[in-house]
Amino acid sequence: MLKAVSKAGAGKGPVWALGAMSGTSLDGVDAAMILTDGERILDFGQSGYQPYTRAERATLADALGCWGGEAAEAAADVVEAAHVTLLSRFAGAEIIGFHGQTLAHEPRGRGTLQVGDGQVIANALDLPVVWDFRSADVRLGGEGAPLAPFYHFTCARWIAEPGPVAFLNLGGVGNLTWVDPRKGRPEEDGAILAFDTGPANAPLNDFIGERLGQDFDRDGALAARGRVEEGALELFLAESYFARMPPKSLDRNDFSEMIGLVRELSDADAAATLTAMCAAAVAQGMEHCPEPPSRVLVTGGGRHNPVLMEMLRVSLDCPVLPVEDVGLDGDMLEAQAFAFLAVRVARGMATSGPATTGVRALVGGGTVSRPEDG
Ligand SMILES: Nc1ncnc2c1ncn2[C@@H]1O[C@H](COP(=O)(O)OP(=O)(O)OP(=O)(O)O)[C@@H](O)[C@H]1O
Ligand SMILES: CC(=O)N[C@H]1[C@@H]2OC[C@@H](O2)[C@@H](O)[C@@H]1O[C@H](C)C(=O)O
Repeated sequence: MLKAVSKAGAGKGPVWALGAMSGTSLDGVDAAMILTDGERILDFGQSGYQPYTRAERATLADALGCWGGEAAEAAADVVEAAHVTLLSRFAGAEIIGFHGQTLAHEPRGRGTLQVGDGQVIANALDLPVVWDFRSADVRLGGEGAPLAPFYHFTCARWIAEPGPVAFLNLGGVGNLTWVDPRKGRPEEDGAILAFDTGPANAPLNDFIGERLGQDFDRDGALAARGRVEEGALELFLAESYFARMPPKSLDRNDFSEMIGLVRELSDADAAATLTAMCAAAVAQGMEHCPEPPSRVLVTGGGRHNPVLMEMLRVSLDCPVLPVEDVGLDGDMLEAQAFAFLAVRVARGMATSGPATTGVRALVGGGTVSRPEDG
C-alpha cells in the first residue's frame, strides 16, 4: 500500500490515477481515470457517475454554509458513502484524487471546507488518497479555487491547440480558464488566467426546484419560452464582483439572492433571465482575458442547455463549442482534473499559482492519506 504512493510520488513515469468530484450542483459524484505523469495526459480510462438520492441531496443542501457540527458531519457521511460505492467499481488505479464536497468557501474569511475524510476513502479503497486540495492555497493567501486550470492547460496541449484558448466550466458556479499553450508549462508567466465568472446553474436550479419541484430546466425548455427581463439583468451585472480583477472565486450561494430579482416574473421569464445572467457573467469575465481566445470550449452540465449555449454564442466574439468537439469529455473533465492534480501533489509539483488563485507563490496543495492497516 505504502509502495503505491511512494511509486506515484517518487517515480517520473505515468500512472493511472482516479479522480472524483462532487460539484456545487449537488447532483452526484463524477469519477474518471487518466494515465498521467502530472505533466501530460497519456490516456483516458474508465469513468462513472453516482447520483445522490433526493434525501442525500437534502442532507448536503442543509449543510451548505456550515463549518462543522452535525449537519456537516451528516454531509460528510453521505459524501464518503457515495464515493466508496462509486470508486470501488474501478480497477487499476494507483492513486486517488478526492475533491469532496465544498460546504463553505470564504477564502478571505474562515477558509474553505470540503467534506469528507480522505483517510476513510483510503482505508475503504486500499489506495493512497490525495484530498483537501484547497486549504494550503487559502492559507498562503490564495482563493483556493479554481484548481482545474493547470489541467486545462494540459488539455490545451493534448488537443494541440496552437494559441490562446479558453475553457469554460458551467456547473453550479461558472469558471473560466484562459490558457496559452505556446508556453511550455502551466507554471510559466503568461500561461494562464483563471477565475470564477459568477453563478452558473445553481440559482436556476434552486429557482426551478422552488417553483416547480424539478431539479433543473432540462434542455432549457422553460427558458426557451421566456423573455429576458433586462432590468433584472442590469441590476445583477451591477454587482461589484464582475468588475473585480481576477483571480477571484465564489461560494455556491454567494449569489443566491439573485432569485429575488426574478421572483415577480413568470416561470418562463424568470428561467430565461437567470439563464441570461449566467451568460452575461461569462461575457463580462471574457473582458479580463489577456488576449482574445480563438474559441471557448465549454465543459460542465451547462453545455447541455441549448438556450444557455446560444446566449453565449450571441454575446461572445468567438466560437463557443462543447469540449466534445475537440475530443474531451465535458462531464468528466473536473474528475480528471483531480486525478491529474493528485499525481502532481504526490510528486511535489504545484497545483496552483498567482495566475490561477492569486496565491503568493506556486503551491502544491493537498494531503496524502495512505491506507491504515486493519
Ligand atoms: N440537459 C440539460 N439541460 C439543462 N441543464 C442541464 C442539463 N444537463 C445538466 N444541466 C445542468 O448542469 C448541472 C450539472 O452540472 P455539473 O455536473 O457540471 O455541475 P457540478 O460539477 O456539480 O458543479 P461545479 O462545476 O460548480 O462544481 C445540472 O444541475 C443542471 O443545472
Ligand atoms: C470552492 C469550490 O469548490 N469551487 C468550485 C466551484 O465549482 C466551480 C467553481 O466553483 C470552481 O471554482 C471550483 O471547482 C472547480 C472544479 C475548480 O476548482 O476548478
